[in-house]
Amino acid sequence: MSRLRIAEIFGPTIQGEGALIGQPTVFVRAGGCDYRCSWCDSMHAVDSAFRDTWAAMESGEVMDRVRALSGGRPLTVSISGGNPAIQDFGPLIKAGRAEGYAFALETQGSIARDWFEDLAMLVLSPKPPSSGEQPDWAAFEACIAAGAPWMALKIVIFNETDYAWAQEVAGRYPDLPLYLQPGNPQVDPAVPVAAQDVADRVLWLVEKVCADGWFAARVLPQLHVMLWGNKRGV
Ligand SMILES: C[S@@+](CC[C@H](N)C(=O)[O-])C[C@H]1O[C@@H](n2cnc3c(N)ncnc32)[C@H](O)[C@@H]1O
Ligand SMILES: Nc1nc2[nH]cc(C(=O)O)c2c(=O)[nH]1
Ligand code: SF4
Ligand SMILES: [Mg+2]
Repeated sequence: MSRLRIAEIFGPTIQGEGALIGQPTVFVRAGGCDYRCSWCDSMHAVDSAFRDTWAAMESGEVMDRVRALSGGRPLTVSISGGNPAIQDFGPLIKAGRAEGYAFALETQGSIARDWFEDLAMLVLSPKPPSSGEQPDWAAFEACIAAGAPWMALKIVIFNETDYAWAQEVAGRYPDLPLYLQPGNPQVDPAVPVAAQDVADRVLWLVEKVCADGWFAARVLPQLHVMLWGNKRGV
């Protein structure tokens, strides 16, 4: 069986973003991404310069680690990256589910996988103009069509252009629950983050959404950034 490139496995911590915010979870962060977002907060799982820090693991070894971290108590495992959809997480999800674990997965929606239907939640985070990337909408819609039982849109917003883009994109997918999070411009783990700066960015977004009567939107901070800044492994 082919092995998975894993950048890190950590937890339990809380899911800091989106629909599952606050929920205890173990993270499995895949190594490798087909995008290079200018502001990516997880470049250690994207840039091949970090490749020698990634581990090649069988699904069973990943589950061993998840089980150890969770004390054998089933919880929701969050698969992120990088883009986990460039690899085959189907066997891991199947094995974990057989033990009572559930899986949520974060992806930009550039690659659809049939095993998305085995997830508890698929988080689709299409990339706004400030990222420097351009979504492939046919691929994005194939991700939606893959049949995950629960999906949400999570859009990162850095500026007015991203905001207008998010309104347009969200309007195309009215059936998907919509989460907006302000972009974090300072992602260096060595530089402390002021919680007030995070709050100011959320407030900017809250005021815009309310002023515009954009009532489908749910605005959230990155709770883990408020609590721990850009520290890794939380
Ligand atoms: C690191 S990505 C990994 C998963 C997948 N590649 C993706 O982008 O959805 C996880 C989440 O973090 C968000 N993110 C990345 N960098 C960010 C930043 N600087 N500020 C706010 N959110 C960020 C992404 O948009 C995505 O929703
Ligand atoms: N606590 C916590 N919540 C998160 N939500 C999405 C994350 C990610 O990097 O994908 C993340 C993360 O790295 N930590
Ligand atoms: S798609 Fe996700 S992991 Fe890849 S570069 Fe963009 S934010 Fe980072
Ligand atoms: Mg993150």
